[in-house]
Amino acid sequence: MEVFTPTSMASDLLSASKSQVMTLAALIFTALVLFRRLAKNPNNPQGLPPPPGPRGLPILGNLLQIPSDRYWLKFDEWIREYGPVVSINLAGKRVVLLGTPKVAADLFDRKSAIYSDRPRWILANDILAKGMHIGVMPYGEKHRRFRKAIHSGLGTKALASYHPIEEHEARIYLKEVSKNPADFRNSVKRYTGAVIMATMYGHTVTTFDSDKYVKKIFASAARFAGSLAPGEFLVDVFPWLRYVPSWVPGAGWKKKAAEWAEDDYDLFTTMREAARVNAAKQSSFISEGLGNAYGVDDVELAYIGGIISQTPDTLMSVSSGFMLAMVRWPEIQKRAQEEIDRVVGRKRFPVFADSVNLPYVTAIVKETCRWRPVAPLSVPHASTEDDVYMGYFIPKGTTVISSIWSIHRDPETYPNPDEFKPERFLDENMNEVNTKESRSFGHHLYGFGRRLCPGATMADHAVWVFAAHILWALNLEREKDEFGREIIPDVRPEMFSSGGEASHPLPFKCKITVRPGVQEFLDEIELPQPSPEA
Ligand code: HEM
Repeated sequence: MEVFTPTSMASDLLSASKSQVMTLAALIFTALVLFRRLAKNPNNPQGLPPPPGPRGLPILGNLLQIPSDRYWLKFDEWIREYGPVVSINLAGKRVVLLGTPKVAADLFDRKSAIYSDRPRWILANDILAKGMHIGVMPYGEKHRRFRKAIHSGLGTKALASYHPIEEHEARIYLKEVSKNPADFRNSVKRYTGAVIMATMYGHTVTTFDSDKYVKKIFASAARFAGSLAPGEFLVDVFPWLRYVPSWVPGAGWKKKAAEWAEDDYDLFTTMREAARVNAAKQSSFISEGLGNAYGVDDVELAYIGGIISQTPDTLMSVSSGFMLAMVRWPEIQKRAQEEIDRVVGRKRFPVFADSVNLPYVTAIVKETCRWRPVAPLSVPHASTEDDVYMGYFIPKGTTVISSIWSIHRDPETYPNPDEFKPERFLDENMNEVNTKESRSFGHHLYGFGRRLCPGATMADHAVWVFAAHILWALNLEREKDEFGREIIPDVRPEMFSSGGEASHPLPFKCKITVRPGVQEFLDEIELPQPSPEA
């Protein structure tokens, strides 16, 4: 028998209201689901689905399934499982991944009018770069103007004038490394930094450690890369935070960001002024663009230069990837040395003009870029209009990522993709063979469409010159362990760095020796001395 008490009455009341609330909630939920099904987006009248993808949690979506390191490997798993166009949900933000050369070219090249925007990076573009970072600024008039400026400065004539600089710096690399082989990684950094500083600003780098700009540039690049990391700064998740005054507890990041922005402004304008002074002796990309010559004012030019000056990190990553591959596959190194010895001979250094006669060396450079792409997820694009692709609906404002890691492993385009095989870029007559979607490089390391890297050709030449000099002058051999056995370098994807910077090999062992007859050439080379130039 039920005993009526005030407490049981209260509990009856409570359970009655609980069940009513539950019923009401169930009704609202069903109504919402029905509403979502019935309410038709006028741009998606057939109610087309988004691209397939992994199931996620409510609210967080797939966020917790993504590892913090080398997340391109997880994206690759999903692409293999769901197909070349995958959609994932990052805490409510829809992101589409593209996993083959064809689908990336379909959207970024063939539909470039609507897939050339960038996701909004408030900290990186609006605050740190004062709205002047060409790589992350929204697509529009300013972006087109900045790109045009870079294309005007990096024309065929300018690129050809950079070859002697690249060749000179590569020889300094050889000299440095022959004196101090253990420090070969820092010397690679010096090479890439020196090429960029000489071509962009007419500035000579003496050593990596003593140079007044290069270290600051690497630091600024690392800071910038960190500012792009998803969720690193809440202002990119909650844009209104930028209007919160910096004295409010928790808003200390604003002060830090303002300091970084000022440091970058000072660095970029100081380097621009250095280029003005250096022009008396050596003209450069920046000195040629002063006074609105490229259609951008001097402050804009300083930012364009500053952003380009941050690219040595990518060049360094490709160059050290090449060295690792040569240590791992000595037979490929040997074949390339035979080609170079036959074409260039042993009486002079190689020059860029030899590249047309050195198809195997060129194929090695391409394969290095394909095999371990230093930008495994490139830079995300964003769409500016609703679109339908392969029967899927992709709404305006979607972040679209070309997963270069997966694109470079598409077995139809690159059979046996895990093998390091330069021959894939050559036919039986040693003629260059590129791919259907990448007719100039054969790979997609430099991106796609209207956001394709405008420095791609210059970067490609700088890496080629580096590779040809190493093959001509040095033997990159495996170190031996205490039992005299060769140490075969571990080249699994886990042995490459992750994080904001370009992905490069983690420290590896390599025995560097000078090939016969080369030392006398190295003896002739004078290392640069500190000079009073700006
Ligand atoms: C090996 C070296 C390099 C690699 C791997 C690389 C790669 C890339 C990639 C993947 C993008 C984004 C493409 C996209 O969104 O689809 C990019 C953009 C860019 N790169 Fe490079 N790059 C390198 C060197 C350079 C050099 C030497 C310069 C300048 C001389 C340069 C200037 C730029 C600029 C200005 C952008 C932004 C383009 C835009 O958003 O419109 N890069 N690069």
